[in-house]
Amino acid sequence: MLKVDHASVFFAARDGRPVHALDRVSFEIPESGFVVALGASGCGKSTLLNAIAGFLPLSDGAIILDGRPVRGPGADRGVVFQKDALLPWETVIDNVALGLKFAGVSKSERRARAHELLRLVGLGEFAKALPYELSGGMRQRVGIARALATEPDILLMDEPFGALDSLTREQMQELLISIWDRTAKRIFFITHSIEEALFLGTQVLVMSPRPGRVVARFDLDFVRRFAATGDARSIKSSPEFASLREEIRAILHSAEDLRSAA
Ligand SMILES: Nc1ncnc2c1ncn2[C@@H]1O[C@H](COP(=O)(O)OP(=O)(O)OP(=O)(O)O)[C@@H](O)[C@H]1O
Repeated sequence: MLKVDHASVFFAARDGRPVHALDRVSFEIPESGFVVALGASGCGKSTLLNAIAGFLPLSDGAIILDGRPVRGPGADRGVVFQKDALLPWETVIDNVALGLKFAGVSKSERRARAHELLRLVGLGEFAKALPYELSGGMRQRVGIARALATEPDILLMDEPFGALDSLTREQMQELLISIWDRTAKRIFFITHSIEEALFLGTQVLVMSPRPGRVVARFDLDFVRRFAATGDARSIKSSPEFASLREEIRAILHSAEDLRSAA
């Protein structure tokens, strides 16, 4: 279980005034939970992810992963960013195996595990390619394989599909669901897209900015339905999906209206 308990973060802006980036955010990610944080720019999503990753400390509250407080980065959390962070001079397989090298895993085992992960993300044929030879979607798949290589308990994904065209984005969402379904990993995923949040999350946290807060949460089962049926079209065109989309859109708009009136 990952437990985020009244997490707050203040930054000092350059003019010295405090920025309240996160305000008492609480939620849990149970075994094989897929939690999506959805919200407009500046509502604290990346701050939240970076705190869970251990890249920045909380000003108040706690983050507990499987009974232990998070105090810094660790191999139990794998991170995927919007912009792939692949080493351009290393082959795809060596990029995937990078974390294993640091963990002291032998070369033959590194290669075997990286090959298996490349097959999992559908890139079995591209082990020897260099990153520049791949499309944006393929590079993100390498990033996912790399994040999975050290066998983390949880995947943290900061708008991983935000820069992709809509068709590739849908394919990546479906691939991610199949990986989630097969590996039963917990996932924390950030997005601006209401549709993406609804399709992927077992729970969606709707956030609003200044201060960054969770203003609504929804427990959903579209992702389990997709894992069972593989039929994205009937899920996304269902009246239930459409009405939740409108409900969330209204929540996000009213958060914006409140902010501009303040
Ligand atoms: N290092 C920092 N120093 C000062 N302020 C910061 C820092 N990092 C973030 N902030 C501020 O904290 C707030 C939340 O930022 P954050 O990047 O978490 O939002 P976000 O929801 O991830 O936005 P986006 O979707 O644009 O990435 C913003 O007002 C931002 O300007």
